[in-house]
Amino acid sequence: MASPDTPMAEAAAVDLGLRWQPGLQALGSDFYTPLSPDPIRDPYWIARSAAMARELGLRDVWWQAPGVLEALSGSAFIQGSTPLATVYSGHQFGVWAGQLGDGRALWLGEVATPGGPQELQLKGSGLTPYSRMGDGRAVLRSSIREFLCSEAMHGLGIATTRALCVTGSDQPVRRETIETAAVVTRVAPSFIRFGHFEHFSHGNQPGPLRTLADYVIDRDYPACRDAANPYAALLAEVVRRTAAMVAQWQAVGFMHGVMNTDNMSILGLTIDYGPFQFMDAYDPRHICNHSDHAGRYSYENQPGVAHWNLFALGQALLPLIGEVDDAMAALHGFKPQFDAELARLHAAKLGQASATPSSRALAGEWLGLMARERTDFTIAWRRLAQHIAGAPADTVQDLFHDRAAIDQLLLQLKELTAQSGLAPDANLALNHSPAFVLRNYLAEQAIALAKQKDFSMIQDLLAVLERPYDEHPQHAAWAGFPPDWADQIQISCSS
Ligand SMILES: Nc1ncnc2c1ncn2[C@@H]1O[C@H](COP(=O)(O)OP(=O)(O)OP(=O)(O)O)[C@@H](O)[C@H]1O
Ligand SMILES: [Mg+2]
Repeated sequence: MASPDTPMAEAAAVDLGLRWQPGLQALGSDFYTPLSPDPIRDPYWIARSAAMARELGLRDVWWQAPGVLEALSGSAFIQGSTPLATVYSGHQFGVWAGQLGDGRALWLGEVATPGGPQELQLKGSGLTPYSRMGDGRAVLRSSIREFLCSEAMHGLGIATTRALCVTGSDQPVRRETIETAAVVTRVAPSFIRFGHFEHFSHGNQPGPLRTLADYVIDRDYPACRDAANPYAALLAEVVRRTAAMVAQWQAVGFMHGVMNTDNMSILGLTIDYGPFQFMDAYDPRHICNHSDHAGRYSYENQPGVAHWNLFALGQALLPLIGEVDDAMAALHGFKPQFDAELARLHAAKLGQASATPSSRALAGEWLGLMARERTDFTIAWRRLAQHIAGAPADTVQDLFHDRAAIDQLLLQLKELTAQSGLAPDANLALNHSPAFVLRNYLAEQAIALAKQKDFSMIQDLLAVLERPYDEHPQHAAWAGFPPDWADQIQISCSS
């Protein structure tokens, strides 16, 4: 482990051109351990997001500036950065796991950007006091998946941590086989997780628990300060954001795969891209994480698990909230908020500005038919949106064997429009059912090329996934059906 006093010459410090400002260091030493990254050897660029860089106020030439590659691979001291690893705990697969923490991530600091404060983190930058049995590293394949999916989710309009870049090295890393190391630079307004609160609550440390909650309220949820019970108001807001986030996941067929409480963001951001998957053939019981034998994190279980995780957060906040009834009132908001948000998204996919009993019924029957026939989730929704935009019905009908059922559904769609008295909003439909998602097989192809040092497909995929609701004719194949081998891909927790 690199120690706090690792000799990284200040003289060699790289100025990244970012405006660093005080951040969570203010929480004090109960919350983190300052330390320097342990660099990966002879780093090279794997992937870069120009869009993310621009949001940080960095110009396109920035990537070529001296020291940027080294700084983001952990080998150069960054002027203004105060690297540290935070401590958290959590429930993993429903069981209390005790102390965890940033075992391979390092918080670099907080920067001021035109859009507000953003924190930067390296993932895969070496051992920390919280590494337990791990090696502090991340491998190339999982880092590429995290990079692409972070930006893909952002392109879909789903709240997420972002990724600025991935750097790599030929340095070997042992997993099931020998792989190579990579570092992802992540960006988010905050990396605080439910597990940070659980850590101090389960550890019976009411002082730090309150310090943390006050920090989050004042920084990220200032309106809660005015509530009669600010801590209950915080819980209610996190419930609302989490419900909205998971509704968006369901609406595009995204499965997170490892929804442990340490992988739940206090800002309702999608965080920790491990064994995630976008649904290919629709099966509500689909399990994307090969290590999840009981299917705890299957597609259909995601809303229930999010609610369960919010209960864990509520329990952690209880010493501050005081009354169990106040916590329960906040938690009871989850189901109606999730249902309303998912109904709104389904209605939008049907070209309707708001949900009605008819749009709910139609979405339910459509999903039921897709589940019976294992229809491709993304393609079916996209073709339906294109039909709403005027494409002939046969592109939708051709997806189904049960012709009577699909004809009946298309008739209901017409009736829905007639009832609302308004023409369906084709753009609304097309902007809620993406043409492109990061299917597992696409990530696998990009990874296979990257292993041969060809990183071009990563950048090409990035360009498409940043605008997933547009047609990209030159990459039309990526919007097509996955190849037969796609359902043999096994993604586990190993990363
Ligand atoms: N290779 C590793 N070395 C050290 N610690 C690890 C390693 N892999 C995972 N961990 C730690 O194990 C715990 C659970 O890991 P999990 O897979 O949820 O997170 P992660 O993918 O490492 O990171 P994050 O949640 O920050 O995206 C975390 O405390 C994490 O830091
Ligand atoms: Mg994690």
